[in-house]
Amino acid sequence: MLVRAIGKYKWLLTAALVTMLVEVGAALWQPSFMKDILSTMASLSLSTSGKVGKVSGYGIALIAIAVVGLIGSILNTIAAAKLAQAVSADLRENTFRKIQTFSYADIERFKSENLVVRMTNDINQIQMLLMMTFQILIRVPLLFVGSFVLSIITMPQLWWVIVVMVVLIVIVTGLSMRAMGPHFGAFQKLMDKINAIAKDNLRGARVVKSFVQERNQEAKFDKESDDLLGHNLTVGYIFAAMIPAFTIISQLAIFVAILFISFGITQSASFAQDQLGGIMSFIQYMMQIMFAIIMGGMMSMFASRGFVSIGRIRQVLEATPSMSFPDTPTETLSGDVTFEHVSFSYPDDEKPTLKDVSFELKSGQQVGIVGATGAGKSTLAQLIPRLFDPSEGTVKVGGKDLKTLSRKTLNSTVSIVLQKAILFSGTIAGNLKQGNSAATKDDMDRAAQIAQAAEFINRLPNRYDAEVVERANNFSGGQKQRLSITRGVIKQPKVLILDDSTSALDARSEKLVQEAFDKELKNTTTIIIAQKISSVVHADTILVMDQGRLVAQGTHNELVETSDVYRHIYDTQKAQGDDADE
Ligand SMILES: Nc1ncnc2c1ncn2[C@@H]1O[C@H](COP(=O)(O)OP(=O)(O)OP(=O)(O)O)[C@@H](O)[C@H]1O
Repeated sequence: MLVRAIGKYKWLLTAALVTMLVEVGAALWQPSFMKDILSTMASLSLSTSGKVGKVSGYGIALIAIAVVGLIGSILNTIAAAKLAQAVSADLRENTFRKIQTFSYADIERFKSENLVVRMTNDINQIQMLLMMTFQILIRVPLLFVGSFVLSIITMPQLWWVIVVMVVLIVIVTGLSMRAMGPHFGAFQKLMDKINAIAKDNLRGARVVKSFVQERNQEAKFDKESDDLLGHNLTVGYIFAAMIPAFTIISQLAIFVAILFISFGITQSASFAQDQLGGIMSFIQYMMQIMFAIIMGGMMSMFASRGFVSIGRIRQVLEATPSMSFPDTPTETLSGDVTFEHVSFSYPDDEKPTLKDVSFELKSGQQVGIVGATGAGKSTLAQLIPRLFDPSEGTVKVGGKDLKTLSRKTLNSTVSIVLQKAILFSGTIAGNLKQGNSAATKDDMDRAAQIAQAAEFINRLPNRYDAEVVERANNFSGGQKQRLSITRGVIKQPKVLILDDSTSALDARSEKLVQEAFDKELKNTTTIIIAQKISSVVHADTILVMDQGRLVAQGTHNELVETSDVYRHIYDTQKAQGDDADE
């Protein structure tokens, strides 16, 4: 996945690698000039003016290499950042495009919040990993091997000092990483929790304020925040011990090297001239080796989080959508709806939510669905626009199995207005056009009239161009419901499902909506899921659901006579003073 994504940006990749080589080359070359400078200074055969000339030459070369290294480093940072941003933008778009192919069931399986985290946080982690890879991770082994080889070439007799230092640094780095590892893992989890609390608290601000929950929310937040602080402090303590440990190891290595060379110097003057410069570059190489090991250890720790994110994005990109629509020509269907022995279980739910449900609805009928909370009414309704496929049995619209219909045919035939009115930020017109992209002003007027939304839309200064803010917070619950009913009827579907979507409307508006349906949607099969019997009392037929089963079907009068479940609901609502008979 990543290799293919990076391969698309060959030029940036080449630029990042070449600039990194320049940077590493400069870092490895610099110490040898230091050696030449010091050797020249210690030279017994050169005059003072000769020494000054030579040392200046080496000095200029040293600065030139440092500048080349610096330019390499700047260009490498730019190339690595551009490459990481371009690749992560592609991944984000591909993930989003893939999610668009998911069925509602697939989104339920992944959980929508989880998909949002994958598209934001995980893609950011991958972007950071790519940055680190092209800036540091590839550089580390090159720098390590280069410095190791050059240090041994510079001072072959001190090879063992390097080996002992490497072993000690690897041990200290390994132990520190082991101690820090679980804390890094805990960081991520706590950050997720803190984000969730902050999000819940802000999203549910009205609940928090009205139930005076600020103290509880603060206590929850403080607890997680204190835990995070604890982990932060522990990592800080480990760092605090690690840095002096590295300093001690490096100082010891330098001390041993200098001690060894000092013995040589006392024995011969020519040895001193040879080795004085060497010891300087040797020490520089040692420092680079130490830097490479520490960076390698630290980066691999951060990189592990990036690898987890790659796995999570791959899961999405490689998921096979559980539902596909055949590419059949668009058909015009009637509004007949048939369920044949339909059973349905939600993913990960062992118990079926719908059990062997069969019924037949004729085009143009007004249908009510009633039943206790959790009886399976919404689930049944969601099978008609194929938000889910049944586990067993067949659902038909216009006499055709839904699985044989193209997405376009199904979309133009069936429309569902969900229990929760969900509107998107933008304008009213933008939201209505989701129901029918070709809708004209007249279509909007007609639909708004049916849904009893015209009255408040006409009062808005910009009418259909009025702004809808995030989560449509600038509209009341009833207005949101009317707008989503408008969106549902605008395409004049053959089957219209209203899932408890008039619950926030006052009794008069609800009645007006129903009268408009009777008049304007004569050929549309209207399926109304209702908590109140009064909402469906005039329906041509009413389906009574109980614990996932269809236990009765008939008109209100028939059901009052024949169905215990229906009569029970009716009597309860009558006792509560509901106007079911009106
Ligand atoms: N997305 C889901 N994942 C898992 N289980 C679900 C899901 N949606 C609903 N259920 C379960 O299926 C059962 C039926 O729910 P459904 O929403 O269809 O009932 P309902 O009759 O419409 O209830 P209500 O009148 O309260 O809206 C419930 O037990 C519910 O917990």
